[in-house]
Amino acid sequence: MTGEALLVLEDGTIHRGETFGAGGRTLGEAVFTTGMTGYQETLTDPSYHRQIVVATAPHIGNTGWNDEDDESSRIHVAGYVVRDPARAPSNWRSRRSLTEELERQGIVGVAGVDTRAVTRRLRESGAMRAGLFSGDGLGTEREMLEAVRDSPEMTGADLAGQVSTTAPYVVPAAGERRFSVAALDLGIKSNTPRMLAERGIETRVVPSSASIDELLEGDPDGVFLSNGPGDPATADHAVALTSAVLERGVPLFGICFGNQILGRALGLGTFKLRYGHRGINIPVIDHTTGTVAITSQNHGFALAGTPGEHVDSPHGRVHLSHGCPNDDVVEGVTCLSVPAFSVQYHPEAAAGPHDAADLFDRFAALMGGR
Ligand SMILES: NC(=O)CC[C@H](N)C(=O)O
Repeated sequence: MTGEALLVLEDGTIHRGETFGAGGRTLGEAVFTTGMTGYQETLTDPSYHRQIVVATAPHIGNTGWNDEDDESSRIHVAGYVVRDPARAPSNWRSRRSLTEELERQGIVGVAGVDTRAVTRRLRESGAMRAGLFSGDGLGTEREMLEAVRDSPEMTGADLAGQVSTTAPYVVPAAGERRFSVAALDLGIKSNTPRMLAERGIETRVVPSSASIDELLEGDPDGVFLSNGPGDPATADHAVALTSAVLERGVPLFGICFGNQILGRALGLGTFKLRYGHRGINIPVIDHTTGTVAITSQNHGFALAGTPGEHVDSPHGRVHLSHGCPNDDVVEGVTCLSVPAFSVQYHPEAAAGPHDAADLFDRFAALMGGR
């Protein structure tokens, strides 16, 4: 579809561009990501549910859309804002253009917007509610702004249940099976069970609503808490499951939303960052080893605390083991009395660097009793 399209921010800022992908209307939280590559993985990451993603990279769509890189069964972003879409995508794996795929899946986008100006606004004023509008009969600008201001905030949003699987499924280990893991699906990305499988780990992915008995059915060697959308302060059920797993001493590993859930089970608070961390080159210091990894990230909330510190929890001493040197946000926790750890970033990458892939080996070592 072609024609004029508007990006309307909650603070009243309006940017005019052209329709990109499907036309129509969509509402969500406007956030920016600085990843120069990996838009297919970003758009299909369930953690972006109800978010309108603004790409800071000015030229998007160069490698088209392929049949291999989806991180879930569909595009999850509420909308997509880009500066300059590729006119001639080119890649040996490409099956169609990004524009065609957005249209096929009914995802509303806007192109031709000064995404640097939008990013500066979001960086200064914080992530905010927004709407994309195109086509006929969408009303006046005042009505559009009202629709944006009437839409729900991300703070207080309980969204994991909306993207979780409804029935359990198993992703087998590649080669010989060394361990079995129950993964609580809060919005899991496909590359996580794949990374586990490569290490001889079979993953049973279970719905976010599972009871503790359903989660631990078959007596898994470990439990995994996935990434996912929404405000971690609402995830009470997942926090209760995590506490029960820690009490039983089953090895546990969490990523992103999973880090926030483990943190909450350890008594830590969560808070909303002004504009979040979204990109594929974000540094993280591991305070146990002193090493720095360049990581893939996508989070708008974080655990309260100071990286490097130790705190007491209902499950023993906890090391706030990882932090982001850009702003001193906690990026991981390590339990010292129970076999559990988690990180706020994405060792499964997709998109992003592979610096942190060894965390899956650390999980395997934990299950092996080392
Ligand atoms: N990728 C994720 O798991 C995001 C976690 C959470 N929804 C946040 O924005 O902080």
